[in-house]
Order: sequence, then C-alpha cells, then structure tokens
Amino acid sequence: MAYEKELKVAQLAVVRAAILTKAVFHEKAKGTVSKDDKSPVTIGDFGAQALIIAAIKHNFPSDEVVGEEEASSLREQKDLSSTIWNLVKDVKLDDPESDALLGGPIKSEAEMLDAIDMGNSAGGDKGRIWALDPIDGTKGFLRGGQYAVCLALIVDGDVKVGVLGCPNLPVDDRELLTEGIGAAATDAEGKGVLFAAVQGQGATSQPLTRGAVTPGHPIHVSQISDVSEAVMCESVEPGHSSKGDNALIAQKLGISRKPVQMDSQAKYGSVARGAGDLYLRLPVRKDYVEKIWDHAAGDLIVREAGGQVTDITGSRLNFGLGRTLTENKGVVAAPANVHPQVLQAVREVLDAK
Ligand SMILES: Nc1ncnc2c1ncn2[C@@H]1O[C@H](COP(=O)(O)O)[C@@H](O)[C@H]1OP(=O)(O)O
Ligand SMILES: [Mg+2]
Repeated sequence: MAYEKELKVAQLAVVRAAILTKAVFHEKAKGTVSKDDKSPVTIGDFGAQALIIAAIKHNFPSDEVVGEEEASSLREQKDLSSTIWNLVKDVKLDDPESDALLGGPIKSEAEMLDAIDMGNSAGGDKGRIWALDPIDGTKGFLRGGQYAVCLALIVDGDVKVGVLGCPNLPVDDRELLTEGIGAAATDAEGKGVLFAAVQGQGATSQPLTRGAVTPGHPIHVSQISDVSEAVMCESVEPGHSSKGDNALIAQKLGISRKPVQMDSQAKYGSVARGAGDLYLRLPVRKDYVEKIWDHAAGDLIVREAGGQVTDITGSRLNFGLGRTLTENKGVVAAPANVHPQVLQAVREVLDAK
C-alpha cells in the first residue's frame, strides 16, 4: 500500500510525542510545573517537536519539515533547554520494535536542539514536506481541555498522510455529544484517540496507547440527511473563530442543538468520526493567516472519512503556498452530502454583513 511506512512512522512519532505532552499536562494539572503559566506549553511544544522530527529524519532523511517551533531562543535559555532535555531523554515507546523503528531515544541535548531546528522548511508546492504542530490548541492544553499533536505529509502540495493524536478525547464518541467536553477532559490512561488517514485509503481511529499502533478501525462522517439535526463543532476561544456568524448560520440551517465547543484540530477528528457533524471556522480578523500545520492532518482525515473541507469561497485548502494557507478564508468542514447546503448558508450570512 502507498505510504504504508510513512503512516506507521507518523503514527508512532505522534504516540511517542504524546507520551511527553501527557506527562507535562499532568504536571501542569497538579500545579507542580512553574508559576509561569506559559511554560508547560513551551516545554511540551519543543519536546514533542524534537521527538517527532528525530523520528521522521531517521526514516526519511531528505524530507523537509514545516514545524511551529525553532530552537534559536532555546539555545540561549540553557535552563529551559535542560528541563526539556530531562523529559525528552526518558521518552520511549513501550514496544521495543516500534521504538527501534523511530531510531530509539534522542542521544544528546545537542541532537535534540538540532532536531527542533530541522522544522525550518519554507514549505511550498514541490517535494515531500511534513507539517508539524506539536501542540495544537495551546489554550486548551493550558485550560485542561482538548489539544492535539498534529502531523501530515504533504507531497507536491497535496496532503498524503495525516495523523492527529488527541490525548484528552474520549475513545467513546457518544461522550462527545455532551456539553463541556473541554472542561471535563482528563489525560488519564484509557482516554485519548489516534486518528489517521492516507489519501485514497480512508480514515481510521484507535485508542492512543504508549506502544505499537494497529491498523485502527475505519471512521466515517455522520450520515445526516437533514442538516437541521446537525451538531456544530466550534472553537472555545471567541478570538479564533466567529461564534456570532456560526449562530446565524445555524439559525439559517434550522439547527437548534447547541454547538460543541472544543479546542484544537480535535474538532476535525470529531467530525471525521461522526461525533459532531459540522466544523465552521469563520475569520474574525482580516489580518490573521492560518498556518498549514493547523489544518493539514485534519483536512485529509475529514475528507477520507467522507467529508468535504473547503474555505468559505468553496475552494479546497491550499497547502502548497508555503507555511500559510490562503489568507483569511476560514474553513467549512461537513459531510459531503450536506456541504453545499452549509456553504451556501455560510455565504449568505457573510455576504449580508
Ligand atoms: N486570531 C486568530 N484567528 C484564528 N486562529 C487563531 C487566531 N489566533 C490564534 N489562532 C490559532 O488557532 C488555533 C487553535 O484554534 P482553536 O481555538 O480552534 O483550538 C491555534 O493553532 C492558534 O494558532 P497558534 O498555534 O499560532 O496559537
Ligand atoms: Mg496550532
């Protein structure tokens, strides 16, 4: 099967990084990290980026990575760097064969910093480029809600492999339909979902473990025929996506159920497994530019699960532009059969503004 090795490496790399982010999340939850509220996410971000890039480079040395973090500031902050190294050096998968596939543990602090720096690709529409967001949904991570470890392989501008590790997402989809999913979430072992997709091969999910991955079970977007029955997913943060516009669109579509608010690309996973039906991300600021690593994995996973993902103009998201997506064009993700109707409602509401 095409991209079989890439999929396995990506899944295991995300599993390995999630071991670290979960440890940091736990420490933060216990209040034992630092008083500086931002530091847990900084530690988790850098550490997870190092673990994932080292795994990619071990297997695919000439591939490029577009990563969110760069190590230059870390090289100057020796204390922070050694804090991160102390966590990173101990992370390994429970399954020795899987751990060996990733090249085993990172060998030194210098190697860790070098790995972080390899996330400096400019992106673009040529070649093999991995898009990496080590902790997407930092606000959710800090609040004790949802976050996602996100990795996608983009080849000549097209997303071929997408993996989302969602450590706080319930394995059982039905729990998702309850309100307050973000606040109620924990990272207790037994929670957490690993979503994956390969172009043309469908999307899967499996429990997020600490070791080997399985082929997973196929997931599908919901089968709704009447859009008025839909559950809408949206950001928790009002500054990231317009909740007012969402409410107007819901009204136009006859939707009466309350939206489910959730941080991070976990929203794409929820739509892909039919736990939520729609995900709308409508721009709130003209000058905000979405980054490719915030959407690449989720875009493929939803489309491979039978969904359609476009911007508000109805065009597919363009991952060949470099490190960013088309400026200020939002996201509309929905089951393919209702996507045209949803997009029409989005256009009507936005045009009327
Ligand atoms: N003004 C903004 N508009 C849209 N997205 C934003 C804005 N500010 C930050 N983000 C991004 O929203 C994402 C999280 O979205 P959500 O609220 O749905 O979880 C993050 O990747 C974050 O980017 P960054 O990674 O640079 O912080
Ligand atoms: Mg992000």
